[in-house]
Amino acid sequence: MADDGMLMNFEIGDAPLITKPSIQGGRWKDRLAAKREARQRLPNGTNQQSHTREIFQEKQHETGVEDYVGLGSSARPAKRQRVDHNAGRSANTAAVVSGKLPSGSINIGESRTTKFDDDTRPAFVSGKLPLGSIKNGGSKATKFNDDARPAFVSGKLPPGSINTNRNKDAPSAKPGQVISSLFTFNPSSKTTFDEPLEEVEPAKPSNAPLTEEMATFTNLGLSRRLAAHLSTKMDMKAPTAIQKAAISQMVKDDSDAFIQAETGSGKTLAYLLPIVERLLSMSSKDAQVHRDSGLFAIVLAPTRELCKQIATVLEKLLRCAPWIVGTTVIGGESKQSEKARLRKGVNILIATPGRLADHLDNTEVLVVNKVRWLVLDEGDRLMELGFEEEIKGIVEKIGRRPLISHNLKGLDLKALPSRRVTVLCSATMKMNVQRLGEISLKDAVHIKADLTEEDPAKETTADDEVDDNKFSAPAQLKQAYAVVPAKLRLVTLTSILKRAFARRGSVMKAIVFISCADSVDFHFSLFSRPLELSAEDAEATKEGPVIARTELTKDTIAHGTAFSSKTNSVIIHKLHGSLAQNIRTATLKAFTQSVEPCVLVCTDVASRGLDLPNVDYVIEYDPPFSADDHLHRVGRTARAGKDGRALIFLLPGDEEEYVSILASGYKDGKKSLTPHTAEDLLRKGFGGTGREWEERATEWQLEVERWAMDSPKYLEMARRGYQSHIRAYATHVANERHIFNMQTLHLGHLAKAFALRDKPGSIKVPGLRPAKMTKADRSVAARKAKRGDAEEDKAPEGERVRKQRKMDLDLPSVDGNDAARRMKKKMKEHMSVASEFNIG
Ligand SMILES: Nc1ncnc2c1ncn2[C@@H]1O[C@H](COP(=O)(O)OP(=O)(O)OP(=O)(O)O)[C@@H](O)[C@H]1O
Repeated sequence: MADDGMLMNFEIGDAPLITKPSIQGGRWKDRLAAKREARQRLPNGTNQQSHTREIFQEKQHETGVEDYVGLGSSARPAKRQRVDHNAGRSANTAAVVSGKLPSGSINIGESRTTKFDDDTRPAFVSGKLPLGSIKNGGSKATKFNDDARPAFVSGKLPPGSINTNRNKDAPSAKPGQVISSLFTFNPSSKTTFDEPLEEVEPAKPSNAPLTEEMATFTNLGLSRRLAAHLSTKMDMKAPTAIQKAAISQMVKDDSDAFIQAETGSGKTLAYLLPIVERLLSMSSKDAQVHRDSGLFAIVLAPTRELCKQIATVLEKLLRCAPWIVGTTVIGGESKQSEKARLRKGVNILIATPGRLADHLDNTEVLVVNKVRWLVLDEGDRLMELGFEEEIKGIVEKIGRRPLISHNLKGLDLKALPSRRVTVLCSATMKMNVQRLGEISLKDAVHIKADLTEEDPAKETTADDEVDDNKFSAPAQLKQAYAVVPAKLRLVTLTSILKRAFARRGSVMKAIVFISCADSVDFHFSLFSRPLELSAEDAEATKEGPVIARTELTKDTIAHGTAFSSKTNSVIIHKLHGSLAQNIRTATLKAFTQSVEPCVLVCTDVASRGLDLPNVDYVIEYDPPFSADDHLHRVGRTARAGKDGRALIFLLPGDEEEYVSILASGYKDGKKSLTPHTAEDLLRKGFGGTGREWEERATEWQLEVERWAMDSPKYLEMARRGYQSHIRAYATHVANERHIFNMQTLHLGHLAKAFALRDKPGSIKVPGLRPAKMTKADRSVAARKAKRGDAEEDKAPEGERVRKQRKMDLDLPSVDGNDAARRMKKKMKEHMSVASEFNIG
């Protein structure tokens, strides 16, 4: 997997954050014998083996991280190792119930074993205790309230099964069942949720095309041919605000330009249209531009996917002027065939930086002395992916060649810029974009969308300049956050998707962002697992969705069984950097072209620049690694004036602070963020009357836990997903690590969100590199996490690790192996200093 073996190869079991379980039930032989005995005690007709395993694993999962019998408080459990009575009690109960301990002994804490006689033996063994009390070690009787009372005490469950659910209305479990404690011991939210705001009038879209009264393409200086083509063939009647600003500037002025506009505002056409217009206007009665006229424009974009997307837009545009030729050099095919295409002649070239640099060095037929435009699209991403050196080299090499005009006889050269023009495009203006500007731009004009013209009532305020650095998410995007405890994450995500796709038409396309490739693989398999349906349901759904699966997409597209309904079948797709390029391309194409409701689960590989039509809903299941990433992720919806919704998952506690960070970045602050609780989302998705949703969610969770446990393949997938998730979690930018804090991440609860019943320390996955964090590494890491900001300024290991992770995710898409090697080498050089995470 992309991020395997690259980052923080510590064994989770050794990390200090993990509470050591205290199951010490004697020798393993005794435990085995006791387990066998327990199995024999089970009633006939139950899956005895799996039952015993369920109980055993349930206890392993719970012990040490919480008091599973319901004796502890419901506040967030402590993260330090606990050698306390509760832990011991948990172990005891587990051990006794599963028959691990010799009768009459109970293990308290890590070391003490307390003998008890028949009178003091726990009620669930002897059946002697009065309802509502449990004896602990023979001396103290602990009271619990109704909610916390274990079912085996209240008499609801048969012997041999455990219900850790605090909900007293929960159904009694059938023999052999274990009901997971999904709803107990969840930390509560720090935030007091305000009453939902009254329905405010929806904001006017900020990235939509303007009305024809406000602007037309011809008014901006485009030819009738181009304007008519846009209107009739591309269904674009009027420009967007950024197009209006960029086109009027670039068709008549030869200055360098920095085009900054929010996601989905049409930046691609904002720079392509003036270029094509000026090439078109070179034509005269006697001659027109043709492929041999020379290369006039180069567009650089950071990934192959983006280059292909730009090439597709260009190709559509050039249908009105087929004598102008565009092509791509992006790797993924032999350099020879790229050379052959360049030799045939091209006027507009779209390239990834590494591949272009390579051709500039080695391909004679690539002549750049007529190049008038160099466009750097997705500037921040180009910098993030470490292309600074390549871009410097490209700018320098092109700049060195004097401009010539031979072989352009009969063409109107005045239509071309008199100098080389560099255009930089970005949705954000962060430091790295400014740096790219310094490298590439001279006296550039800053082109922004002028929204005051669009809305004359809106006046420019003195703060507008300051606001440049704030997020500009599309105004019409409805954003929400959900505070969801770790244990409830998986059921809540499922619930949201169930609800979103409950009726055909409410949501057609959704994207779920997940932090790493292994976790994407796990969730894809889980959400598409075959379900055991009743005969009636099987009959109702036997048609199934129409999935356009090919050899390439057979493992990346499936039926999203987990959130399909009888009336609405949903297709699920997965995408991450570890998939081969042709598989990614085919999967993206299928998602883009799907007319059926569909979900894409993906890493950040799909977060930048991709124009995936009609995405209504973006879910950030794992929070982004930086606030910029957030902006790009949510920007996959609410494009070109369309509506869109976005929701981000946060854990209760420290992560809730992220809301302020997000809000402070938005121009309109918290106004744009609607809070949700897990309960409210679960109720809507699982439905039912009263608290029936709790039972349904619990049933669902238990079912997926069994699904994972019953198959070595899926169990390993779950474990890999879990481990990689934790590694990825540690790569948040340093100044956000007090929010995404490894020290407070509850690994036991998190395991539940991966359908695991293992105790965290025991999760080992073959193939993950075993390098350990030493004690010294751990204390350095802990100190660094505490220092936060200062660390970022001084020695930004976090930033490097994060970049490494991102590159790791995205490497295959960039430029093929050469660039991958180059970038890895570069990262290694950067990281030659002792790393807190043993990256190597
Ligand atoms: N004038 C227009 N009228 C209608 N639709 C348009 C217009 N211009 C662009 N679009 C559509 O808007 C969508 C977004 O365009 P584009 O991908 O260029 O946005 P972007 O600003 O580059 O976004 P990002 O920052 O996310 O890369 C595309 O689907 C495009 O077809």
